[in-house]
Amino acid sequence: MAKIIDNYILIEGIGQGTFGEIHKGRNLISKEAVAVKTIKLDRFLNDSILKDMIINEIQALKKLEDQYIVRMIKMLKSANNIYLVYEHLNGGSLANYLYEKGRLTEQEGRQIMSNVFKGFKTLNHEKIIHRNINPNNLFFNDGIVKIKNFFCCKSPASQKLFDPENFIYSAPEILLKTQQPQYEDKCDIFSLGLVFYKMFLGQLPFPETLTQEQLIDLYKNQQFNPNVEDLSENTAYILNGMLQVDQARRIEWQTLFHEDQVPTMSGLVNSTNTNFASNYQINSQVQQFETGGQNFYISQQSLQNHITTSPNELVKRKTNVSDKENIKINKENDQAQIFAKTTEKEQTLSQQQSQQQTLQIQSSTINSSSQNVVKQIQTQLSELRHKFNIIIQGTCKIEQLDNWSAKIKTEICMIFLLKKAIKCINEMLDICQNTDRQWAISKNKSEIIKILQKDFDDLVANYRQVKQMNTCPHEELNTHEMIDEQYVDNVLIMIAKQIAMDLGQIRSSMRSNSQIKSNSFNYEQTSQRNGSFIESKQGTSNQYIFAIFLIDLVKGMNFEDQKPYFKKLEESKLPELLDFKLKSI
Ligand SMILES: Nc1ncnc2c1ncn2[C@@H]1O[C@H](COP(=O)(O)OP(=O)(O)OP(=O)(O)O)[C@@H](O)[C@H]1O
Repeated sequence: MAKIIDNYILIEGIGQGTFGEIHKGRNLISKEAVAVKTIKLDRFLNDSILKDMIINEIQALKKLEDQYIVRMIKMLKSANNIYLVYEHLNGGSLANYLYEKGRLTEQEGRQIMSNVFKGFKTLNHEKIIHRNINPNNLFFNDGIVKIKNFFCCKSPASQKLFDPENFIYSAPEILLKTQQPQYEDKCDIFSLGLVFYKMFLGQLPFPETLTQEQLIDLYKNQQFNPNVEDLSENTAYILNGMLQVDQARRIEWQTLFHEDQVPTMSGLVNSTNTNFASNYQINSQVQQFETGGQNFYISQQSLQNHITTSPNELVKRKTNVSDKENIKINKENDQAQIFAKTTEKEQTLSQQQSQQQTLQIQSSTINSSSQNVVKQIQTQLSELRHKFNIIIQGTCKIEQLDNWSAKIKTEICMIFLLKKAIKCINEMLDICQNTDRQWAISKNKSEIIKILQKDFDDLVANYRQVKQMNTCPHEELNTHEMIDEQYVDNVLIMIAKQIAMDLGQIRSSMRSNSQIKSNSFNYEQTSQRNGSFIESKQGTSNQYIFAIFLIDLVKGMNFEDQKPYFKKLEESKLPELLDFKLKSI
């Protein structure tokens, strides 16, 4: 006969957990399907670790109301048992799914990955560290993946540490007991990295039969070097970042929460999400066009000789680009190179290329063949594309500024960055659409124009969307067309200064100097109406990074090794770097 506890009827046994049996059940009133874990009361009362773990899970799940996390409904007690009642998850575990399917396609894997990150965003927000992530604790339910089993978690309510049930998926710092307080929430990143590695590649990066000691040796002796070559550049970058043994070098949660916007050498690569930055995937045609042929360094002089700009046919611009502006664009392009590379290895490579390229300029200027002109135009487009990607990356970074309380700053910044991005696309379209240029001989031209046109439309649509949310009524922001670029740059620099002021980095006397008044638009007053400048002193590294990013974007400063938005920099070094950047304004 089916057992009834409180409002629940236990229908059938569905599993055996470490602490007790699990039954599928139903709420007799609401008919909701539930999973009920039964634990012997004796055991609960006499096993203090078990008791702590159960309390741990109850406390955590009370805080974690999220569609991507299993819901605990109730804890009940009878004369002999404790019953933990959860929502019933109907799709089985990821472990079972991987067992049945083996390796997943990258597309399906990325869907699961971004789903899991959404759940971890809530965990992160509540400062809860799971500490026991493995494929058995990720469960499907109605097409989404939920995180379950919080018995071993660490939360502000409980600092006790429990050994995870499956050491194979434990982060090195848990096994080696070298957890550093500032990085402790990163252990889940490593475990998830292993889960996703198995999902994408069909097996773990080491034999699952390793003993705990062997695994510790592997991590300790720095022999752990997972092979992610089979994967796309973007997925490989993420997995590699997650599987860093050194916690300081491991990818950040904030990057994972924007995993579809992670930049790579070829630009922002799309994932399964359809949000903002994913519109800017580098289409294979563009990639081909960016990398096609040898890159040539474009000197201002050679560009002046070969490239003139015509009015844009498809996109109306306020002014035609004069020769003088052309030189300015070239200068920007040169500057834009500083954003284009990500790693030291790539930097060295680029230095070597640049030396080679300088030699090549000479022959190109002498021959001045039509082929070289095409290559130069390709390079110019490629650099503009890089700059465009950097700007888009900046718009994504704004979302990471959790403590940035002055709403208007976010909005103005977003709008101005979008304006700059639109300008980049306009310049690229201008280049492609100029039939006078020998660029016209390229067979890819019309395809590239189509892609750029779509980028442009997407950008304008995004611009309009941001505008709709905008609380700043100023006229100049109402058109997606570029207002005076100098003005846009001034405002971006002023925002960087405001952030620096918020961070206590510069004295408030600068405030009056940094006001920009133009046609009655007073950013300072509007900002004060919309939020306080005083920010929390904790978690300010994103603000530092963003301010540095804005200054670099406008000033194009070339300090390859000091770009915290690409390279992890110690938090303590950020104030000094921002100070340095501010002095150069
Ligand atoms: N909420 C749920 N919905 C559906 N099935 C569940 C649910 N919870 C547990 N199960 C089933 O019971 C099995 C064992 O449960 P669970 O994963 O919680 O045990 P465990 O991994 O040993 O964890 P514990 O540390 O709690 O013992 C699962 O594999 C699954 O089949």
